Amino acid sequence: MVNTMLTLALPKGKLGDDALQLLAKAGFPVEGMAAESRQLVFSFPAEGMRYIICRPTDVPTYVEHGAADLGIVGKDTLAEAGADVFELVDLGFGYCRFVVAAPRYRWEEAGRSLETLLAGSRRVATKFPRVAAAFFQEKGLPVEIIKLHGNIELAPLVGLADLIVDIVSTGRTLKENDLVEVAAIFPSTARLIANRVSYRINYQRLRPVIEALKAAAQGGAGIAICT
Ligand SMILES: Nc1ncnc2c1ncn2[C@@H]1O[C@H](COP(=O)(O)OP(=O)(O)OP(=O)(O)O)[C@@H](O)[C@H]1O
Ligand SMILES: O=P(O)(O)OC[C@H]1O[C@H](OP(=O)(O)OP(=O)(O)O)[C@H](O)[C@@H]1O
Repeated sequence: MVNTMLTLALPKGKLGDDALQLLAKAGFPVEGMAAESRQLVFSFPAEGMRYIICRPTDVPTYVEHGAADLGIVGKDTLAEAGADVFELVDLGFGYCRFVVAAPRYRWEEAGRSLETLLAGSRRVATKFPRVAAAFFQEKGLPVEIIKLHGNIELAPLVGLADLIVDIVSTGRTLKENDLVEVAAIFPSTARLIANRVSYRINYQRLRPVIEALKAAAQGGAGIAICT
């Protein structure tokens, strides 16, 4: 029995199942943590582990402020949050990628040139304004960013925006809405992150947890945790 528990912030939603599978594979307790559970805190005192279930976009906040020592979050969300945390391990699952997309006919009309497309239309709808702004700034292309919270593909279909910046996985949502990718930004997978202060102060406690998750993510057998 350990006195202090390490707190790991877990995302509910699309990354939730893979995160739980990774924990189990790494030898950490996951009993009773069914995806449909409404319980938000799971404590396993014997193993010195506590999990908190967060909205994915809130994981960096819990970790940055020290309410969690560690967290699992998509690189997309992490990049957008700009949180002051350590990014420790690429966990490999949750692959998707950021793209710029436009209605197919607009893209064809613009001769498949982003510069031409943006010459007459500059409104970009996205759930990721920081990532979108950085991309267009780096290209030297001025745009007006419109922040949305979901179903981003709808915006250019009804005249709210000309382009979107969003994540794509299978490409099905773009296809079914007659949108096409016009530029790639960067890929995303789930990451293990740590609170900066906790990482330094609790390093001896965190290290085996980090190593076990890293080994499990890489397909290894994992390292037994000492409790
Ligand atoms: N279509 C997808 N395919 C694969 N991975 C995805 C897909 N969409 C999102 N992801 C990954 O899963 C993470 C969580 O997505 P999810 O849809 O569960 O939550 P969210 O709605 O983005 O978060 P929040 O509820 O906090 O706004 C994303 O940050 C991304 O890393
Ligand atoms: O390429 P695909 O496999 O079709 O996946 C891409 C879709 O997945 C995400 O949306 P999500 O389902 O999270 O809903 P949201 O747009 O409401 O956030 C993303 O925003 C795209 O809409």
